[in-house]
Amino acid sequence: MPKPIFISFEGPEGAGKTSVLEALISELKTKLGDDLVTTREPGGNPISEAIRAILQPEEDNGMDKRTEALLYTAARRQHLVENIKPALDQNKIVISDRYVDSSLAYQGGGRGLGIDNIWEINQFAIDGLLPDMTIYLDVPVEIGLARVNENRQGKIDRLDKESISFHQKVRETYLKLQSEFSDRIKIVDATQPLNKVIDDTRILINQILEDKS
Ligand SMILES: Nc1ncnc2c1ncn2[C@@H]1O[C@H](COP(=O)(O)OP(=O)(O)OP(=O)(O)O)[C@@H](O)[C@H]1O
Ligand SMILES: Cc1cn([C@H]2C[C@H](O)[C@@H](COP(=O)(O)O)O2)c(=O)[nH]c1=O
Repeated sequence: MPKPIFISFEGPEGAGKTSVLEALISELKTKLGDDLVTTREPGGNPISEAIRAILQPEEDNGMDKRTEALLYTAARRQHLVENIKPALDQNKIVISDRYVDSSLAYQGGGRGLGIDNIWEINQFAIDGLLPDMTIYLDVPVEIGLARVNENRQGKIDRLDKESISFHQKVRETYLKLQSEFSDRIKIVDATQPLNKVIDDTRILINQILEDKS
């Protein structure tokens, strides 16, 4: 019987999370079958997906930044209760595209609400449940946004359109969190060619699967 393992993926816009996850999840499915559960934030269930639709319209909808922080946190609570916790209770391996560090970086850093304030509201939501490992794909803002603008063809949302300084604060906060919680948050250089980013990420996942087996 496998042990429960919770892995989250993080990164600023255009870091390559989607590309890396697509590549590795098909490999991991072959290896782990139904023991692997993949999910994303905001989302994963009807309530959290409905909150996602409010949070991520293509145009600015005038949302207050504290409202935004609370909605991401509410979506996370439902995600934890409905998706993450039940899967971990069944000893599954859960991989989530984004989790609490996104709120710390985007709302705490990017929006300037403060890491401590965002941590506090999230504690109420996550009740101490942190990932066993967080894989942070790091890319300078200019490179990430250029990738998004070049390649996304019309699928640019409200946060992609924020100022460079917003995205810089997001990245700086991720780097601060990574250095503070380096036991949990592992950094991958996402400026490398995609195959190399995938290889580095695969090594980290295999390592935790081995450590926990
Ligand atoms: N290492 C890489 N080198 C060059 N291009 C890359 C690399 N990784 C991803 N890309 C390209 O950058 C674009 C954005 O990648 P992707 O959608 O995987 O990023 P993301 O982190 O999921 O972005 P977001 O979180 O903003 O949705 C895609 O067109 C992808 O092909
Ligand atoms: C969970 C979470 C997400 N965000 C932002 C970050 C991204 O701009 C979008 C999610 O888009 P993705 O391409 O699907 O990764 O939402 C946030 O600001 N705060 C959060 O807690």
